[in-house]
Amino acid sequence: MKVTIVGAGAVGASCAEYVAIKNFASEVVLVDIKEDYAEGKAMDLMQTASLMGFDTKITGATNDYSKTANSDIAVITSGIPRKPGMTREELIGINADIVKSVSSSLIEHSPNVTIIVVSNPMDTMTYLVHKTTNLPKNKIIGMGGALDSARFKYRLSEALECPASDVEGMVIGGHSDTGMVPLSRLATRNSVPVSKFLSEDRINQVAEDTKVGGATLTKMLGTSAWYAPGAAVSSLVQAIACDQKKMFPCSALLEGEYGLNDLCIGVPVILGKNGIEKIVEIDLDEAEKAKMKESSEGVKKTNGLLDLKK
Ligand SMILES: NC(=O)C1=CN([C@@H]2O[C@H](COP(=O)(O)OP(=O)(O)OC[C@H]3O[C@@H](n4cnc5c(N)ncnc54)[C@H](O)[C@@H]3O)[C@@H](O)[C@H]2O)C=CC1
Ligand SMILES: O=C([O-])CC(=O)C(=O)O
Repeated sequence: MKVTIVGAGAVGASCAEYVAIKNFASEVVLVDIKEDYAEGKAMDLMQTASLMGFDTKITGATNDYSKTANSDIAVITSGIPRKPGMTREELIGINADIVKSVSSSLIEHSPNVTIIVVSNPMDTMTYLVHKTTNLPKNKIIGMGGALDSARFKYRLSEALECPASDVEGMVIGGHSDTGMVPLSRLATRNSVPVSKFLSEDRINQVAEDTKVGGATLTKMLGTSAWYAPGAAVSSLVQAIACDQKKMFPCSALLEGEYGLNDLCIGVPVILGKNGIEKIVEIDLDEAEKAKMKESSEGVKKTNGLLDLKK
């Protein structure tokens, strides 16, 4: 199993580290545009192999896609992150050109690759890859909801004063400060609805903290987060590489599901060796449907800024 990660910055390197530590891939190739940067990150990570006990071979390449040939899975993290006070949408001008050229180079050398898009604004970047490549729709996946759901579970565990492993919950919708739809109604502690333990106000506070999870960390760190993003991507890579058939909220191209069309937005999907093997349609209540509709309008507005010539 060969995994390429484009962008050896904070998220790309964190993802490479978690993929290696989980020890399911034979090979990880890191690619960056900065001379020797990916090679350096790869060497540093390889020097942890005997300490962490993994056998994955990690190599680096400076913009040389021949080294990525025949990758099974490729992760795109190349591009700029936001600074405090910015929205993810403001990154579109620079990141769209990068994502377009990177996806085309990847496919040139790995025509059967499955691509996971991370660069922001992620739903729009995922849509861009659908519109500008000929990959089948199941092989283009946007990562946002897996991270947002992990943050939701963290916030719920704080409120419930319990370990995050006791909590189940999911965030769908756009991966943006206003577009996320945390499904509080369906969140549980060991199958018991969280409303049994928390007031409506506290649950709403958890949802609001979740939505601005990325912005909160960007303010604290001066750039956006990388540990949880890297871990979230590694879980998607593992689900595909190991054909796990696990369910994650991912940004998927919708063609009528959830009453939405012609956009990529976070919905529950089953991930296995074929990438997105199924989009799962859950019954939303009227308030959730309205939030999903509003979120889709925000994503479509950002998509409208793209130049979609192939
Ligand atoms: N979807 C999500 O949930 C998340 C998305 N992100 C996004 O991921 C992206 C990366 O974030 P970080 O790793 O923190 O940024 P970073 O600045 O640490 O790393 C980005 C890397 O991309 C490289 N790069 C730029 N253009 C390139 C090209 N044409 N080819 C190859 N490499 C290129 C840069 O040299 C840099 O090393 C940002 O757009 C950020 O907003 C970050 C966290 C979560
Ligand atoms: O907040 C950002 O810009 C990066 C990101 O998408 C996240 O951490 O959720």
